[in-house]
Amino acid sequence: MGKRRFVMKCGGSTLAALPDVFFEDLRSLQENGVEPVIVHGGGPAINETLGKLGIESRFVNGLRVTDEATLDVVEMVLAGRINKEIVRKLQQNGAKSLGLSGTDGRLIIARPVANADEIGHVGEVVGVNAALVEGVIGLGYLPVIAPIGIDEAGQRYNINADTAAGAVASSLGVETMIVVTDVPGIMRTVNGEKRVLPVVTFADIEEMIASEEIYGGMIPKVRAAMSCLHGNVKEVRIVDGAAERGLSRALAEGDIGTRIVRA
Ligand SMILES: Nc1ncnc2c1ncn2[C@@H]1O[C@H](COP(=O)(O)OP(=O)(O)O)[C@@H](O)[C@H]1O
Ligand SMILES: CC(=O)N[C@@H](CCC(=O)OP(=O)(O)O)C(=O)O
Repeated sequence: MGKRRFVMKCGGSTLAALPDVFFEDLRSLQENGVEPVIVHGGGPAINETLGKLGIESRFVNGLRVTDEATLDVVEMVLAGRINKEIVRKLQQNGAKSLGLSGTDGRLIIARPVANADEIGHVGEVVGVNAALVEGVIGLGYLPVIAPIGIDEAGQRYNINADTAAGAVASSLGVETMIVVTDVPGIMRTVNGEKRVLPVVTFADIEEMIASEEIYGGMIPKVRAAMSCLHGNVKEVRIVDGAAERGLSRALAEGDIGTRIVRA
């Protein structure tokens, strides 16, 4: 699939602050024949609801430790509140959109992560029902996908949203994935000054993870980026949700955010 279709991952870190102009930008792209697909997170909103219920949030290497009670909250917040909020905002700004959880129509097929003994019902993606996503696009709707996975036995899994977005991008065969978050890109301190790197290679990423210059929530993003760049995806770009017309500028290969390339 060419440049006209792209996958966008919207991080929970930035969702609440996304201005109307961000959704208008999506509307105008849709009107101009571009086909965005959104996969969203919602980590901070999950933490908030767990907190209200007196359940502590724990993470191992950026992944939430997910027992059955936590999984109920994750599904409720992601597939309920956050997914519907995004769909509403898109519709308010004139874009046609349809919300889906990864369990709907077996959209995201998952299996337990290797360290499931330690972190519980956390999944990795083994398959994506691309035909379902294409069908929704074909009806003229912008798909908005919550990162919950399901296996053959009907077990649900909590999936990191960056991981889910990378898998959706790979299986749709799009050229571009845009990761929208709360920082202007991958940053590095050079001579005591924090700078956004316009482009990083896989080697840069491994070096920055080893030196802990890339940490926390940035790790699943760069890992998902590298994994889908091994396939058909040609470009992954990390941009700030608050940047003026950030999406259009990223799609026009403008000078914004950080571009991740193989070498
Ligand atoms: N090198 C880096 N450059 C920029 N941000 C980084 C870097 N390393 C780690 N981070 C962290 O990653 C965060 C983004 O990830 P996360 O909080 O999980 O956001 P999201 O909800 O958008 O997925 C940034 O706010 C920042 O704290
Ligand atoms: C397994 C795992 O960690 N899942 C994430 C899913 C949401 C997410 O990834 O949200 P952000 O994109 O806002 O970080 C979680 O439970 O927080």
